Amino acid sequence: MRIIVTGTYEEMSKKAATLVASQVNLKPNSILGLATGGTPVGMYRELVKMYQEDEVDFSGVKTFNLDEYYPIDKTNDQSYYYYMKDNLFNHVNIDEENINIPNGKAKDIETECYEYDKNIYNSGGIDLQVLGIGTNGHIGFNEPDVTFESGTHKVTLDDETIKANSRFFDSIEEVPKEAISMGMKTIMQSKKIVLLANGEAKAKIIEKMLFGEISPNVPASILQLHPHVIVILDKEAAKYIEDKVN
Ligand SMILES: N[C@@H]1[C@@H](O)[C@H](O)[C@@H](COP(=O)(O)O)O[C@@H]1O
Repeated sequence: MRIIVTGTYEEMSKKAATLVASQVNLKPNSILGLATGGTPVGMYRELVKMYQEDEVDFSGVKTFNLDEYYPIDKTNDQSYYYYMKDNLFNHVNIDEENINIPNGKAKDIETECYEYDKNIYNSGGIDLQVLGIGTNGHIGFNEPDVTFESGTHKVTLDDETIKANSRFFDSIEEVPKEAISMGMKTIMQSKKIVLLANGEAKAKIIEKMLFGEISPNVPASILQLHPHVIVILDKEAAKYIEDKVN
């Protein structure tokens, strides 16, 4: 695992964007796994800038997002579909047909999840998966007490997650209680993973994830076993580990 500690959120975002752009430049038909949340907003901003400056071309890229609330309509401005359009897809030359996000309105969830994983597999697998991390150690929406063997599935959100994500909604009551998320198995099958975290609120969980026991209670800790993970942090998120990585 490579751990990169940067000085600021902007620096973290630039490093992450450069990594994604390099992946696409080296393999124009890359399969990217994408994340939402507050953390990667700066990375998407940088990628849009790079696209505008002709430094990266998304025309051959295929994307699979980690998760989507359930139930939610894609037109809802809190959906991850809306977020991705707003932060990245509306501003770069990605083909709409190559965008994949779990359907927050799927009637047959089991089929939706099965087809999602099958689609990833049939595309050749995810070349580079971008991840954020919840303060409870979740990745995607795989909450603590996770089953490491799971593929894409419906999850019930933890109270902590609902509370954390309520900052994006008008009230906590509006936060959906469920979601469709890539499973831990789906994520671990990605060829490369880049995990981003910034801010002091993530410092404790970053220490646990990197140096704690590998446990279903800290879903992200399984990444210690993945052969190709890059963790990019800002100074605050690296607060408890700086002496261990320098
Ligand atoms: N499902 C998402 C995750 O993919 C994200 O990484 C995490 C952290 O969010 P943030 O970056 O806003 O702290 O929580 C969300 O609920």
